[in-house]
Amino acid sequence: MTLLQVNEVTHAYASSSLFRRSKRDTNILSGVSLRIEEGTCLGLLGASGAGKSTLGRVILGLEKPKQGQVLFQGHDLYAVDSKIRRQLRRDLQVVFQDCYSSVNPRMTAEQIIGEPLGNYESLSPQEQKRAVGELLERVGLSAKDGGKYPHQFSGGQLQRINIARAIALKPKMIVLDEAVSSLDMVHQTNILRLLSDLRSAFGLSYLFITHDIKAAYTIADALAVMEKGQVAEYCERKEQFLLSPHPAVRSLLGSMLSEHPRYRSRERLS
Ligand SMILES: Nc1ncnc2c1ncn2[C@@H]1O[C@H](COP(=O)(O)OP(=O)(O)OP(=O)(O)O)[C@@H](O)[C@H]1O
Repeated sequence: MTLLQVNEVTHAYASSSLFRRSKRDTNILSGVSLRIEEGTCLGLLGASGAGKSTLGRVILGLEKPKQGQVLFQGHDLYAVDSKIRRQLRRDLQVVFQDCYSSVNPRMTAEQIIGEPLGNYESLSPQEQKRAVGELLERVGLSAKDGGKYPHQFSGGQLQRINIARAIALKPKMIVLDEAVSSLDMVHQTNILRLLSDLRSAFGLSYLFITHDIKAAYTIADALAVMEKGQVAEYCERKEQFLLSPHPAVRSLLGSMLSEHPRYRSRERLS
């Protein structure tokens, strides 16, 4: 079943000048359409500035598009009333690249992970503490880590806390915006494995935004490439991607091969 459907979305940022917005505001997204099925992961690739994060924000309900629709669980995100919107928000979570700026440095891990629970659930302090402890364990940390502050964790551990916060409300979908890009290879591999485990355990769907084709290929079922605000190529099965003649795909594959000689053969990607 389709969980998310983006229909012909076009978006431009308002001009930052003091003068009124003019017709010359260039479109950052132009007629973008895509869909994510329940329990699947779409890897969204593209060069810097292609519009990936902007599309992510539109999908999260944070950036109202100039035109087009975002349907989440069949509801138009930008047309529903505030009550349904709040319900949809709990089912649609996000993890960003910068794990440090995503958290309040003055809050403990327990407070960070407990925040969405406090906003949406009426748990007693003991119940919330137990729920947070379970979430910490679920992402490979210890319940005892709940009292620590962000600076006491490594980048990989802190990203696990961000993931624990994202899954706290048992959402349907998580937008992962370059969520592993700032981590070293070992942490990257471990977090990708954790994300795959959580996906199976909770039936989650992911929009995995990245410029890293290897990471996208590892985790995604379907792959799309954005170029200049448009979806240049979409492959429902990631294996098709390797055979795509589209120049944007060939260029991504080419840059990966030149950077990582050990991935010279197609077989090693799988
Ligand atoms: N808040 C904003 N106001 C104005 N322009 C913006 C804003 N955010 C992004 N842009 C512009 O929109 C374009 C697309 O940016 P976006 O961050 O969506 O691309 P991206 O593909 O995610 O790039 P990257 O991989 O570098 O993060 C860029 O030209 C960027 O400068």
